[in-house]
Amino acid sequence: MGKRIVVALGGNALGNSVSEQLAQVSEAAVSIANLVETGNDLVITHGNGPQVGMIHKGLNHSYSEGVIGTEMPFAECSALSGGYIGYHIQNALINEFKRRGIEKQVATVITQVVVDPQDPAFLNPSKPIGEFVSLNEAERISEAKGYVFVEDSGRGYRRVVPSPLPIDIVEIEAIRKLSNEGMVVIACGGGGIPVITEGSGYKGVDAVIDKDATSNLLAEMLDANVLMVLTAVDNVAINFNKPDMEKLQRVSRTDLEKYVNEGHFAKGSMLPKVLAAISFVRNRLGREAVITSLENSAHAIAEGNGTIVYEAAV
Ligand SMILES: Nc1ncnc2c1ncn2[C@@H]1O[C@H](COP(=O)(O)OP(=O)(O)O)[C@@H](O)[C@H]1O
Ligand SMILES: NC(=O)OP(=O)(O)O
Repeated sequence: MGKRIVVALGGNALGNSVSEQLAQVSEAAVSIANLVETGNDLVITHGNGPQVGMIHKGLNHSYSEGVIGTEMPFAECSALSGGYIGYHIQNALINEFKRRGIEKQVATVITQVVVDPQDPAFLNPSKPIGEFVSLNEAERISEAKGYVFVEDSGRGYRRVVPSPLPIDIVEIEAIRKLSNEGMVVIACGGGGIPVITEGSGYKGVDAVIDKDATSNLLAEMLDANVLMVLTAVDNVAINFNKPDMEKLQRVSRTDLEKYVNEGHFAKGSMLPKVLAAISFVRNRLGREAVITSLENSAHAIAEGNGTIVYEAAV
């Protein structure tokens, strides 16, 4: 029987330019179509780290050059990235479905996600966005603009911005209805547009939500069977990038928690995925969280390859 699967596509795994992203999403479309063809209901989320950084940098360059009259806040940049990436995924999926004769509709829901204005994350930027730069370049930009940079998993330095926890998904009923109608839904792009409650409504705030945390919330609110986090690696590893590195296959939630406490997962990259997986399966026998690459996604469901996190019976 088919499962409801929330699939989270990594922003870094989508590449750094329009052409790279088009190539990556058409590859993603093949993997996603395989999952749809075997009878699963899919709700797709995606990251926007590289893209939201690119949009923010480009628009604020235009602002500083006097081309546009207003500085572009991160909420608006997140909304733009959700439309840009949603369009590419939607286009690639519809093309792949047509090629295979699959009669499925695809819809992107631009999604607002509620955060707490008192979240300590607003005072402690931690979410890497944009391009990777050298230490010299990071120091130069930091001095000129006051941005904060951190080293990101051995790949270079990246700007970090506040990343509050997602609390609620404003458009959850729209997402649920479209999915229940049999559509493939793309939602909560870039972790969703961060909003805070104001009176009886919502207002955008300057932050970028972690899409792994929002994907967990979405999977929880939809009562999905599987949370599948797709990134650039086939497996989560312990002793990552060290001579004694070991790739994790099927791993219990409690063992994974032990590895978290031992510090095996990098903050801002693998740690949020692992924490999302742990939270999704905790105390829920039968649920699974999968962390693997795009290319391996269909094998993960069919043959159990990749890192699969489960709750062990006591
Ligand atoms: N323990 C680990 N096991 C596997 N990958 C890790 C680990 N720690 C850090 N990483 C790095 O994290 C990356 C995934 O995080 P990131 O690129 O931020 O994700 P996303 O695909 O969501 O943009 C991997 O490609 C790898 O380089
Ligand atoms: N918003 C977000 O988490 O993006 P990445 O997956 O690209 O880091």
